[in-house]
Amino acid sequence: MQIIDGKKISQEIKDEVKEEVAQLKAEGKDIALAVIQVGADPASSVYVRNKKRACEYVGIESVSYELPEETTQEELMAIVDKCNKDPKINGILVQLPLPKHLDEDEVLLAIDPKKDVDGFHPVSVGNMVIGEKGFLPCTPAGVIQLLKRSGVEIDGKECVVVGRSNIVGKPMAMLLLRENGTVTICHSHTKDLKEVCKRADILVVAIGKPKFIDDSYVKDGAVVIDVGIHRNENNKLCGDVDYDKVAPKTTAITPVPGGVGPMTIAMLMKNCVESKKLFGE
Ligand SMILES: Nc1nc2c(c(=O)[nH]1)N[C@@H](CN(C=O)c1ccc(C(=O)N[C@@H](CCC(=O)O)C(=O)O)cc1)CN2
Ligand SMILES: [Mg+2]
Repeated sequence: MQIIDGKKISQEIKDEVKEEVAQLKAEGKDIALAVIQVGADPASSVYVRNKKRACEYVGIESVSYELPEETTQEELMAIVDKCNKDPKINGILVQLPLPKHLDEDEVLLAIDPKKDVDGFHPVSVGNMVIGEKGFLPCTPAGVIQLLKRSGVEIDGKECVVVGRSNIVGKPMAMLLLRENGTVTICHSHTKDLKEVCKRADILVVAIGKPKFIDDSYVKDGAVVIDVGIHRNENNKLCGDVDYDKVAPKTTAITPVPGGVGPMTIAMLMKNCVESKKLFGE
């Protein structure tokens, strides 16, 4: 059984990005990412801090907007608009989730697709679906990198994605399809979830329920990717997969922490370079 090391692989990617950034810099091309956080959700603050640290590591400038919880829709839209118009800013990141009073969809739609380094804008989603160049959403793109760099073949494999969110489940399915996987998406209305999961050569779980998937959902020899992240009352992290029960049945599995999570930030860095290469002047 192989433990897929997301920390190590994300470090490799950040080092590759760092080299590319240095090359672009040598050509006089600097990259800047606007990082926008509204409110002070503790988990979001950790992710935002780690994103800024990653920027610093690879040589990308981060321009930080830390806005109070009471920020209005109009104020947030004005900042997005300002970043859209600023030629110095190459990428715009609005940390999710936003406070409940804000309209997330309206904000994401307002980001210039040329600066959409999270890959959440409908234009980016459309480009991903038709296989055009554009920004891929960081978490699912990170999963593909984890699989490829761990030597897991996707072509022709039975891939089951559990979860259908716009930021993970749906794009995950599409990216596995692009790699010629045979893809099934499961969700809360799926009948016989266990039986469908047991068909999977590659099982990707993103349902947001701690330790929901145990060994009874997993075929012998499957590869299991856990996108979930939960913190228990003792501040210990776990995923959507019951790792101790599932790991012995797999040929490869991602841990939580240290699996998919760190890849999200590495792929964001990669998208920032992409934004400069595709659209920067
Ligand atoms: N605008 C965005 N918002 C959110 C995204 C996103 O991609 N763009 N994804 C998630 C949160 N997220 C990044 O923002 C994220 C989640 C987890 C990790 C990570 O490195 N996890 C570590 C554990 C870190 C810890 O100690 O808490 C791991 O799994 O090893 C990075 C980024 C929702 N919002
Ligand atoms: Mg809302």
